[in-house]
Amino acid sequence: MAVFTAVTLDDLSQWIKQFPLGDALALQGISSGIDNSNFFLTTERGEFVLTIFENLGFEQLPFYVQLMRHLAERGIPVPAPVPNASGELVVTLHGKPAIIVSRLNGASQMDPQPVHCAEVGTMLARMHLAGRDFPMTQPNLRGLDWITATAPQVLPFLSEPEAALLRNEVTFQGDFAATQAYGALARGPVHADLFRNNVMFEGERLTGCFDFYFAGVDTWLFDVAVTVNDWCIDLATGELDEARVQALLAAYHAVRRFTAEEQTAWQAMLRAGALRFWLSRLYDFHLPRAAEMLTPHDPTHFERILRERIARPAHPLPV
Ligand SMILES: Nc1ncnc2c1ncn2[C@@H]1O[C@H](COP(=O)(O)OP(=O)(O)OP(=O)(O)O)[C@@H](O)[C@H]1O
Ligand SMILES: N[C@@H](CCO)C(=O)O
Repeated sequence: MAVFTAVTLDDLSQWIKQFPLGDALALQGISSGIDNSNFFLTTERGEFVLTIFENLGFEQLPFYVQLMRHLAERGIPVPAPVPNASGELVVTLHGKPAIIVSRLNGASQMDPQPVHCAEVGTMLARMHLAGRDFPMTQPNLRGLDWITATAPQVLPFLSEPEAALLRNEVTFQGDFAATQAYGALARGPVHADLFRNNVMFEGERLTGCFDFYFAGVDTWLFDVAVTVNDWCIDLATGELDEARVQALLAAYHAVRRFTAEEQTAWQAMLRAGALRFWLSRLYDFHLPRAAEMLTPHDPTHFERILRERIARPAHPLPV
């Protein structure tokens, strides 16, 4: 159960008046999700999602929430935050920051086929292009600085082969980030966590994506790598499925062409994407936060993916 802050319809009867949504008619806690309390909210104006932030403070939210608004305004299918009468998107509920966003139709596709991966590739490229004129900046808070600072904290918990892999990969990524090819990569706001459980489908049609709370400014190619490392793999082995990889990359390329620098950086970036999630999962596993209530994700999944990407270079990007 992932509703950490209890809310009733009664609690909302006055609170909802600040929004142009009419009365709240129904409220239902959403059980998935490990970071925030989420509710499906029905009002006189339609279906929405109410999120209460359990770990992020008011000062950390504008980047994410304004980015969602920016993308929604440009036709990218992401939840649109609803402003209150004063134009505020983030408001207080039970002493915590809260937002109301539009509800996306559909359900997650946890067994994606090439046709779904193509939809994801198209949407990701459109999202990157739509983010070009987003005026706010915030670095990817799970980028190389975080990786370099966090790796030493988990090293004491690791076996020697794991520790060697982590040390070598952090060094490899540090060297790669210093190259000219890396410096020349196109950058902008990226989702940075576009996993299967953060995208909705109705049949073969993508209806939207959500969970922007790891978004930040980073290379577009990093976002592509993170997405491919989840959507286009055999979950048991971490191996890339060629048909799904090709479908996702070709669809992306049809909207925004990959550059020569991106061709050069592709293999290293797939490793960077795997390292980022291996490390965050190791951290959550070995150093859980006091407030953490749910089982952490399995770190060995991304260790396998990282070893696999090192051992077997992926098919090159489309030209
Ligand atoms: N705008 C939306 N429209 C429809 N469903 C949504 C929307 N936002 C969230 N959900 C539903 O709520 C669930 C939890 O949302 P989300 O993954 O953002 O929570 P979280 O606690 O931030 O998650 P995470 O485990 O990824 O950290 C999703 O799996 C999805 O089913
Ligand atoms: N997608 C992340 C969880 C945070 O959203 C993971 O699988 O480790």
